[in-house]
Order: sequence, then C-alpha cells, then structure tokens
Amino acid sequence: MWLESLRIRGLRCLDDVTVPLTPGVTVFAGPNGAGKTSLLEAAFLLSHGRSFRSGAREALLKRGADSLSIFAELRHADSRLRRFGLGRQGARWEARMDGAGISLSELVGECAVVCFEPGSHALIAGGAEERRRYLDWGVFHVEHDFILAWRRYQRALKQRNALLRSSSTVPDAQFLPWEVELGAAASLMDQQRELYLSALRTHLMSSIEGLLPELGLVELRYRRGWAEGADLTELLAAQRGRDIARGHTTQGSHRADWSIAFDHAPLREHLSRGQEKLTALACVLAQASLYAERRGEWPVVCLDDLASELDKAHQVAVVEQLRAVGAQVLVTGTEVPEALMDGPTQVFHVEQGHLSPLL
Ligand SMILES: Nc1ncnc2c1ncn2[C@@H]1O[C@H](COP(=O)(O)OP(=O)(O)OP(=O)(O)O)[C@@H](O)[C@H]1O
Repeated sequence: MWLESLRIRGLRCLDDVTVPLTPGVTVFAGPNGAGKTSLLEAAFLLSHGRSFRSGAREALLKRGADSLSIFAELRHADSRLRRFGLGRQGARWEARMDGAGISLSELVGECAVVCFEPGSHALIAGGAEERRRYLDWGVFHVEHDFILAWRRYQRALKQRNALLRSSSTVPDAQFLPWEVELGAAASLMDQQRELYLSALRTHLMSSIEGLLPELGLVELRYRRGWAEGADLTELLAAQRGRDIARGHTTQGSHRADWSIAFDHAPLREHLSRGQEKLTALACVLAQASLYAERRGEWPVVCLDDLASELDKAHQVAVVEQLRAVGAQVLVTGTEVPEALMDGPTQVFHVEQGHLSPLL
C-alpha cells in the first residue's frame, strides 16, 4: 500500500500542509525543528491511533489550536483507493473512511505504517510496554478477532482493579466473574501472541541476517505474563490478598513480554547501542515483512533521521531491500542521505513547517 497524499492541519508546527506522494522512496530534508518528524508522525497516527513519540497527546496539537486533522489517500496493491480522515477536537478522536464514520480500530486495521526512529531502540532496551504494543499491533493486523479478546481482557482488568482498590471489603463472589473472564480472554490472547511470534521468527532471522550477520542465530523468547502451566483464573483467586495489598492485578496478559537472544550475544547487555538500534530496525522490518506475507502488500515504512541512526552500509542495505519489494518508504534527514542518491527518490525541503518539492 502507499500513501498518495497526506494533508495535515494543526499538528505541532504543521499548520496546513499537503504532501503529494509517489510509491517509492521520499525524503523530507531540512534543518532541525523544521517539522520533518511531525510528517511521519501524522502517517503513523493513522495506523496506530497514537504517536511514536512519548509525551502527552495534547502536545500533538499545534500550540493555541483546539483541533488537528489528518486526511490521507491510500492506494492498496489491488488498486483500491481509500480516503481516510482522523481528527481530534478537544479530547475526542474521530475517524472516517470514504466519508463514513468508523472506529479508531477500524482505521488502524485498514492502514499499516511502521516506523524506525531514534526512540525505536526502546523496543530492545526499554520496558515491556513498548514490546507489548509492538506485538499487539502485529497480532491485531493478522488475527482479526484478537481485538475482541483484547477488549474483553481490558474491561475485566479494569473491573478487577477497581474492586481491589475498593475501600470497603468486597466479597469473593464479586471478584470471581472478572477472574473467569480474565482467564478466558488471556488464554485467547496468549495463543495468538505466541503464534504470531513463532511466525515472526523466520522474518526476523532474514532481516537479522542482512543487518547483523555477526551475531549468529537469533532466538525469540516469549513470556505470557503468568506462571507457565498455571491456570490464570485459579492463580488470580489464590493471590487476591496480595493483589489487594498492591492495589492492582500483578499477573496476566497485561504483563506479557518477549525478548531476543543471539548466539553471540545471549544477553541484551551484550549488544552495543548501535546493535540495539539495528536489532530494533530488524524487528520493524520483520513485522512489515510478515504483514506483507499475510495481507499481500507491504505497509508504508517510515525511517526517521536515517543517516544519524545508521552507518552508510546499513542505510544502503535497508533502502535497497525496501526498494526491491516495492514498499513506500518515507525518510527524514537534515540532508538527503548519501545512500539514497543513487536510486529514484522524491525529495521535499521542509522549513518551519512548510514544504517545497526539490526533485
Ligand atoms: N504542540 C506544538 N505546537 C507548535 N509547535 C510545536 C509543537 N510541538 C512541537 N513543536 C515544534 O514543531 C517542530 C517539530 O519538530 P519535528 O520534531 O517535527 O522537527 P524535525 O524537523 O524532525 O527536527 P529534528 O531534525 O530536530 O529532529 C519543532 O520546531 C517544535 O519546537
């Protein structure tokens, strides 16, 4: 799939910007603080319903503005054209597809954008939440009923946590239905997450082979969030007292995590900062490649600040691989990366939130 155009209003320093796009590689070049990353952020928002940058959602709104909107024309590989709109008015988000209102999850399900950016190494070196988000985004796009189990789980978790924090004594019978529900939804989520990671392994091996061959074979380890072999519903009932003392549910799918181990770097601490970044990039590319295998088209791939994140050889390797599969690639940099000089590339100059085409 590729974005044919993006129109962004009221996002950070982008007041009202229209970007016509072509299927191959596009570079947004310009000085620091020009608004380049914000352009990628807009594309990513359509596909995730959140930014890849940490911080309050309010910071996305242009200072002084009370709304933001993103319109996109997206062409699928089978040549269908979809028109999307995502808007935020006050604290409310609204999504549209071809003129009709849709839910945020329907929008996210239709539009696939993956992004490698300076914060991506958190996927390897950061906390479990980032890895769970990555995993769930991937599962959501290949297993359509994952969202149903995920919603059931979130609802039951909220209810159980509210009971745990209740000031009055709550009888056990009130906990039980939520613990049964948590156990049932967690078991569905767990199966789908595990299947996804085992399918991802082949894609990860091939992207690691291209980017980090020196690290040897790669292994993906999954932890589901509660003891192996135990029944979650029984476990929750048994540790209710402890959870009341802590004020939240301490085991379950919301504590799941995964990690990567290499033959020649069995612990994360064995990786250099650059190797962490390359591993994170390999994960992003593997996810895109698995998406392409299952859905028949590559997601849009964003590479933020490519030249300062990767050495030239790795920049070339990534861009050539993405060109070869025909993915749309959106790259940012203070200059056009040398690695992109050779192939066909659309270039925009970005300055103070304004865009002008260069090539
Ligand atoms: N809510 C906001 N309202 C208005 N301007 C904002 C807001 N949030 C950020 N900005 C400004 O918008 C610009 C956004 O920068 P962005 O990160 O997109 O730039 P960039 O071109 O990627 O920069 P760099 O090369 O330094 O990474 C910055 O100048 C920043 O100060």
